This record gives sequence, structure tokens and C-alpha cells, in this order.
Amino acid sequence: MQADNPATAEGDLVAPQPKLPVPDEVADAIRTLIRWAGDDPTREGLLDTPKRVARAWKEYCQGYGEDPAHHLARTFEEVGGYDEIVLLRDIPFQSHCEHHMAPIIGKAHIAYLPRDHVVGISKLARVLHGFARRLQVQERLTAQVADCIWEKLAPRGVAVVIEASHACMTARGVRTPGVTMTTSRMMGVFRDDDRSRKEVLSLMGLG
Ligand SMILES: Nc1nc2c(ncn2[C@@H]2O[C@H](COP(=O)(O)OP(=O)(O)OP(=O)(O)O)[C@@H](O)[C@H]2O)c(=O)[nH]1
Ligand SMILES: [Zn+2]
Repeated sequence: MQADNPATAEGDLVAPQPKLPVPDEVADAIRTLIRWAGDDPTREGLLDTPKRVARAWKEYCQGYGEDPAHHLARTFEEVGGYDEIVLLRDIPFQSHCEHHMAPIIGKAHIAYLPRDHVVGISKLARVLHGFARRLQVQERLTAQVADCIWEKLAPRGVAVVIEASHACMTARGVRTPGVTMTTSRMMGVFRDDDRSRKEVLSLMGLG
């Protein structure tokens, strides 16, 4: 549970490709993969598969087409003096690991302690999905979500915990189902103050 420099040092790694391949190149690549897997891409059931897979991957990775920070541009100040933790708990998400391009399926808990303004609560989930719909490692996903909220809202604290299962561990490789990876990023009071950290973890159901 640690936060250091809030700047996202690896932003460049997830930048979209400057030159996109054309659809025919993508279809060829998927036909090659089908052949690599041992099947025949010209058989009837697989004829439209390259197109479908190309569309599916655009959808899985649509986060490359957005800047998640934009979701936090609109804030509200009239909250009746509310100055306690705001938590969105158990947000389901899907991503793909950058090592195997296999699904990462999990849930995130995102909390912040507002300073003088709050954000529409759905926007926290939008930020999560904006970063999740890319090729990721769970550590970077966790850090990017926390850093984005920290930088855009300048709150007194941010806490992000992600619990996820990696298909590259369950469906292949070590083939160990039922394993969950947990990552967290604590910033501001949640990092510096034990009581605040305990409180937020307890609200997340992790205390
Ligand atoms: N830290 C971290 N590791 C991940 C994540 N997603 C996948 N991995 C791991 O990335 C590692 C890649 O290891 P390599 O040895 O290069 O690849 P590999 O031979 O396919 O490894 P195995 O999965 O052990 O078969 C594996 O240990 C995966 O479990 C993630 O989000 N975070
Ligand atoms: Zn993987």
C-alpha cells in the first residue's frame, strides 16, 4: 500500500499506435492466428471470424481512444459541507493483460476524500474503464486510476484497490484457477494516516 510520485510515468507505453493497420492486414493476422491454432480459416464457420475478432478487439481496447481524465472535468461544489470519504465499491471491470492478451476480470474499489468539490459518481467507473480497456498490467491500471483522480480532483486522499483474476493464470500456463491478485494505491491521507487508511479499507470491506 504505497503511493509515490503521482505522475504517471508510463503514460507513453499505453499511447495509441500512430499508424493503424488497415482492415485487410488485421484480417490476415487473424487468419494466421487461426492457422497457428491448428484450424482452417477457409472453413465456413471461420469465414467471418477475422472481421468479428477485429471488431471485438477494437471494443476491448476502446480506452486507447479516450483520455479518462476528461471524465473528471465536471465537478460540483454544493454538497452541503460533505467532507467525508466517497467510495464506489465492487465496480466490475474487464481488461486484457499485456503479456498474453488474455482477459483480466475483476472488481475495483475507488475512494477519495474530497477537498472542496466532488465529481459525479459514475465518472469514477468511467475512469476505471478508460484505463482498463487497454492492454494492461494490474499494477499500472491501479496506479493510473489513482493518479488520474489525484491530479484532476486534488482531493485530500485517494485509495484504489483492485482484485482480479487473470485468465493467463487460470486458462493456460500455470493453470491455477481461483487465484485473485490484489493491488492497491493509497495517496494523501490514506497513505499518511493509519486511521484514515483503516477507515477506507473497512468501508471497502477489506478492513
Ligand atoms: N505483475 C503482473 N504480472 C502479470 C500480470 N498479468 C500477467 N502477469 C504475469 O506476467 C508473467 C509473464 O511471464 P513470462 O515468463 O514472460 O511469460 P510466460 O512464459 O507465459 O509465463 P507463465 O504465465 O508463467 O507461463 C507471468 O508470470 C504472468 O502471470 C499483471 O497484471 N501483473
Ligand atoms: Zn497474462
